[in-house]
Amino acid sequence: MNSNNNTSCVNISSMFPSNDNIFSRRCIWVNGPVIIGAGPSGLAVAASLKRQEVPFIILERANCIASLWQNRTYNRLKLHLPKQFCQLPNLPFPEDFPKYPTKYQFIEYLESYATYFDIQPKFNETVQSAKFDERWLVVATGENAEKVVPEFDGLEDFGGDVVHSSDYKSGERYRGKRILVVGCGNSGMEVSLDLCNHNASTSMVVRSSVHVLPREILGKSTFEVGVTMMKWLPVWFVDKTLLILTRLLMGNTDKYGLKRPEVGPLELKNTTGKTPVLDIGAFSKIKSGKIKIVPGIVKFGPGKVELVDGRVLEIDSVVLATGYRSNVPSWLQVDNDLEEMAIEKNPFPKGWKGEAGLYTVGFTRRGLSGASLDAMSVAQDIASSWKEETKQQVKTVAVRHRRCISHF
Ligand SMILES: Cc1cc2nc3c(=O)[nH]c(=O)nc-3n(C[C@H](O)[C@H](O)[C@H](O)COP(=O)(O)OP(=O)(O)OC[C@H]3O[C@@H](n4cnc5c(N)ncnc54)[C@H](O)[C@@H]3O)c2cc1C
Ligand SMILES: NC(=O)C1=CN([C@@H]2O[C@H](COP(=O)(O)OP(=O)(O)OC[C@H]3O[C@@H](n4cnc5c(N)ncnc54)[C@H](OP(=O)(O)O)[C@@H]3O)[C@@H](O)[C@H]2O)C=CC1
Ligand SMILES: O=C(O)C(=O)Cc1c[nH]c2ccccc12
Repeated sequence: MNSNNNTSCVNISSMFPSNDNIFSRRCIWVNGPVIIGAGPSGLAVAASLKRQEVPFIILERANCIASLWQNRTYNRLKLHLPKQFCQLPNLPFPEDFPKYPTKYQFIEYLESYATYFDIQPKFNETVQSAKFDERWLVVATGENAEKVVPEFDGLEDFGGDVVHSSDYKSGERYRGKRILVVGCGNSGMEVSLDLCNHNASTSMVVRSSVHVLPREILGKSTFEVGVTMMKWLPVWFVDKTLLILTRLLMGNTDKYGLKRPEVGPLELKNTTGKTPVLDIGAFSKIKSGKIKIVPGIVKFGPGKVELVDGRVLEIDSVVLATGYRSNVPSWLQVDNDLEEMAIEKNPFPKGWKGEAGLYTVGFTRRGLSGASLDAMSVAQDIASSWKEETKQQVKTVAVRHRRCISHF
């Protein structure tokens, strides 16, 4: 970014379908902060800025808000955490929504959020590079901006269908087929469950370890139990308690090939960002053998996969539930020392503020509730410096005006 009083400049590429060359680069001047990304994080910070009467612009690469939720999730997806932990600032979910809203209800909520706060992002604008100085750049492009697609030996000879979980919609087209799901995070577990419900023969790769917890403990969400305990107790103690309760409810999950990490579930989430699996039914399918757990992959061959235990499985299709990554390093031009700052490195709760007007929302590994907290802090911080600058400018104009008058 470049600057001039309260304006900022970003280089963006836009899609103009009528142009010969559909991609064009241009520099736009913006009055006030630039927000990049119109997912929940971008919308939350925009709404909070609106309430403080700070003008802004949102640039979004897709043609709609919340594109992760609208375009890159499977049909059966529901929020994992109760709705009060997933709402954005200043507009609660409708009362008649269930405790765990469906993705369609979540999208409906986000659409009404944007309408209510009159947020109008500029769509089809992909930020390709951004430099910044003393102005405000709010990075809200998400921890899940790009799919992670690992390289596997022989995959080019496999011959069957290979999709990432972000392109998986439903198990309907896999009925009666043999599917390998690679990865056992929340996506791998839920895709496996969905495949199983569509009578596909499903094997799921667990190459290392995973924490599987019940979604609820005695009618209370496990997440809520965890965060409530964390207010008073150290994380190791909370983790121990959750694991004891999990053991009582689920038994020994190791027995079924789901080895637990050494570090407890919340500590692991805090330190590495790895989210524990909140089970919504996959575990009982694993217990009954309907979802088969298999170890890491050595290589693929035509219609088959070889595993590290020497087994070879014949399979028709592969779903890569291998996770996501941020795309910030590819477009944000920062000096080396700035790289050490906000983005993904600063610990909670300070992670949202960098140097020189750079802010991040939704990178503190705390899901939607963390993004909402970031958004409120960022908007507050920007609003106070915006008001300060606006006051300065009014003063400057007044002084110039007086000089003019004294000239006569
Ligand atoms: C399947 C799935 C389910 C989840 N469920 C939950 C849940 O139940 N509860 C919870 O708390 N969290 C959940 N999460 C975590 C998730 O990260 C948040 O729900 C939420 O979507 C994060 O919002 P965000 O705005 O930070 O990122 P995103 O929703 O990813 O939005 C970022 C936006 O930025 C845009 N963008 C990216 N790069 C650029 C660029 N260079 N230029 C312009 N625009 C760009 C993207 O198109 C996107 O619209 C889930 C994640 C996944 C993948
Ligand atoms: N209903 C909900 O709310 C849902 C929420 N989510 C959220 O979305 C985010 C992303 O989840 P998800 O998509 O599951 O991604 P994750 O990053 O959580 O999981 C990726 C999985 O892929 C495995 N993996 C990666 N590379 C390989 C490889 N080469 N060979 C074998 N396995 C591999 C990982 O194993 P390893 O651990 O060994 O690296 C891990 O099990 C999370 O925050 C999750 O909670 C997702 C789905 C549903
Ligand atoms: O589902 C997700 O991706 C989330 O990030 C939600 C979430 C944030 N912190 C957690 C701790 C335990 C389980 C889920 C989450």
